[in-house]
Amino acid sequence: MVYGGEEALMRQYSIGDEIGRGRFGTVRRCHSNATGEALALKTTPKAPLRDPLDLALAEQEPKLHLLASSPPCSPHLVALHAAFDDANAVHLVVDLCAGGDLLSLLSARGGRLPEREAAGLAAQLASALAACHRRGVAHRDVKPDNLLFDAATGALKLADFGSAEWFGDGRPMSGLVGTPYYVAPEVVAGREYGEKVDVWSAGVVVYMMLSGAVPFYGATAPEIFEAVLRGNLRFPPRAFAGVSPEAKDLMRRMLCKDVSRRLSAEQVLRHPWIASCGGDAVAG
Ligand SMILES: Nc1ncnc2c1ncn2[C@@H]1O[C@H](COP(=O)(O)OP(=O)(O)OP(=O)(O)O)[C@@H](O)[C@H]1O
Repeated sequence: MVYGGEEALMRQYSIGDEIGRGRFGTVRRCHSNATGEALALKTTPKAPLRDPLDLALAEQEPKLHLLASSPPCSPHLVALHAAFDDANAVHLVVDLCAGGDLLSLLSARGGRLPEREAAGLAAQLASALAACHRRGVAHRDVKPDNLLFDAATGALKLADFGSAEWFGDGRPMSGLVGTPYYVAPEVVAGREYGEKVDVWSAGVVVYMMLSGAVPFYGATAPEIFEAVLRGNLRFPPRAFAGVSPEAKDLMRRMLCKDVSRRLSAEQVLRHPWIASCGGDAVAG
């Protein structure tokens, strides 16, 4: 799957316009010279990665992305088509998702979505996480900016395995990885943790889709971490007017500090709120 460096990339793909920019790299449109398929190319240059953890994560991204998305790939994961790695950069050729991301959708829709639509998106996210977790991959950076839409089908797809880790055979993970509003309390506490950190982050996404607010707020990263560690989950009546008891029950079970009582991604898929309002949104 890793096909050499930039020269091999240029032989196999034609590179087009920039679509987006992340913390370290750029995402551009590209086409396969062999099939003409329109794809996206994510390039992460290695020179700016001074922190050894950032470099290690960039170098292991292709392996973990491939493990999570190799055939049969869940329709709710951005598939990895090819990877090129040399001394200068890591290049990943992935599914093109030209339908924008969930963060932009939420801001275009005034911050929140109708319950049925939110349940459909939550079902697709849980399906993506269940697929990753079955293969021993924890994503560790689930957030609306990493949930992209396929322009043709409208399907939600989980992207960006740049923070992912392998936990197969129950291997515990560690390290403060993720994004403050979404990160699970056991990660903030500096303990070893498992793949249910992704379910916590998905619970934050569900809360945002239904209320337009984050569940654990702070003005600075340390204040957010304090709020996450307290884990005091509330549903302010003004923001949650009209939200069903079933939706609140699911959020309580996803945003549960006790990891042993927190649902797994598979259990989220079977929760009545997902099964009754969102289950038919899952493709394949
Ligand atoms: N497969 C894709 N198809 C279309 N656009 C994409 C794709 N992947 C990423 N993008 C766009 O490119 C931008 C950069 O994505 P990238 O995954 O590199 O970084 P990020 O998630 O924004 O930030 P970071 O990984 O640095 O935290 C995103 O905002 C997204 O809109």
